[in-house]
Amino acid sequence: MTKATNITWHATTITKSERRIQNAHGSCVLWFTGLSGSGKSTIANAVSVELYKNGINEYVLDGDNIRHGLNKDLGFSDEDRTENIRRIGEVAKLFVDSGKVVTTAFISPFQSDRNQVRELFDEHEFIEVFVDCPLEECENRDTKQLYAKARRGEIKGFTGIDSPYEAPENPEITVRTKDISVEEAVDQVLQYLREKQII
Ligand SMILES: Nc1ncnc2c1ncn2[C@@H]1O[C@H](COP(=O)(O)OS(=O)(=O)O)[C@@H](OP(=O)(O)O)[C@H]1O
Ligand SMILES: Nc1ncnc2c1ncn2[C@@H]1O[C@H](COP(=O)(O)OP(=O)(O)O)[C@@H](O)[C@H]1O
Repeated sequence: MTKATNITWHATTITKSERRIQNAHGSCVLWFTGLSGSGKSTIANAVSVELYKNGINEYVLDGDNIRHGLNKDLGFSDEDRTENIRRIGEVAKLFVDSGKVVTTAFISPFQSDRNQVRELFDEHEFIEVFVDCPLEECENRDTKQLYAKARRGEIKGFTGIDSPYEAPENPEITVRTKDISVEEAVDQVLQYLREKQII
């Protein structure tokens, strides 16, 4: 729903295609989704480092960071998570328009929200990366001690405990972080980008 009236879309003079030609590579969003502790941030950042080292224009949008600024008015109710993902999707679209390969690291637990984001993009621009890791393993890692808090009832509505996570139905990439190393996961993602001739 657009609240404002009397607004007109202005196409920019320099286009996305021109930015891609100048960069000599494509632009897309690698949308990492998975449970807390599955490895989204670790892999998204490691992918970005490799891209950066290879002269690719990249940027990381990370859940915790965005919630400190742009989305600090949002909590973890289903509605707030949906709005969180909607806004990030719009931000990611701007980055893709600017010619970058953007990695995002949000739990994004609902398939319908991820589908809505996909709809914002042209074909092949939205790459859903399922960071697949069993809850038990995420809970063992518990890097931020949030699962322990959730189990003690100190956090309500924690994803995987008392709030749902809907695994992607048809992701472009699945990385199984219980079985492979960070380096192997990064290689898997970069291989996909090369195959699709984005980089
Ligand atoms: N209730 C609840 N459920 C899940 N996660 C919680 C919660 N409260 C705080 N956190 C911390 O917030 C991070 C998830 O934020 P996201 O913006 O990625 O979540 S969502 O996509 O809107 O569901 C998540 O970060 P990651 O561990 O990096 O996934 C947690 O550190
Ligand atoms: N194969 C792997 N891929 C990614 N992270 C892994 C892997 N094996 C172990 N880990 C560890 O799991 C934790 C994942 O944390 P993080 O990347 O913050 O997850 P998320 O962003 O999904 O919450 C890190 O401490 C990381 O070192």
